[in-house]
Amino acid sequence: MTHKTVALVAHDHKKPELIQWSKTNIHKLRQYKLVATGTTGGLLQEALGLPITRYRSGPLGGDQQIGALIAEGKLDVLVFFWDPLDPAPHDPDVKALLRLCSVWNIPVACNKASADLMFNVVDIDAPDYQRDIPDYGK
Ligand SMILES: O=C(CO)COP(=O)(O)O
Repeated sequence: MTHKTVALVAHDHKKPELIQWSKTNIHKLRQYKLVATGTTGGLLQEALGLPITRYRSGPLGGDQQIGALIAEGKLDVLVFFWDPLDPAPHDPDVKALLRLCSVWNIPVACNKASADLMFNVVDIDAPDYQRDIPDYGK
């Protein structure tokens, strides 16, 4: 177990894909502290049997809570299978979360191919892996 924290989030139609991907990558995921939005986290806990810190459901503020982790420097990776075909009532929160990933240079995977690359090509625990943390001077 490292000190690195990975957030896992999926919209409803994408949850089966995230669960399948997480099962396939459980040997990697078990190395990290895992956090998730409410419903995603519950399903993943059941599917993986790993401890997961669960925040509120997305529409009730879960995306914002994960965004707060980013702003506090407490998140290293976001895997967020958002649904491009189904409008969400909390779309502004989704956009805000993705925006903070760009603000703070957080690796974010929005689909399986990106998640595969992120977890199978780069080892975020390797000594030579370094994520630049932007210095905004405040
Ligand atoms: O809506 C979400 C992300 O925007 C995810 O929330 P749930 O995991 O509670 O479904």
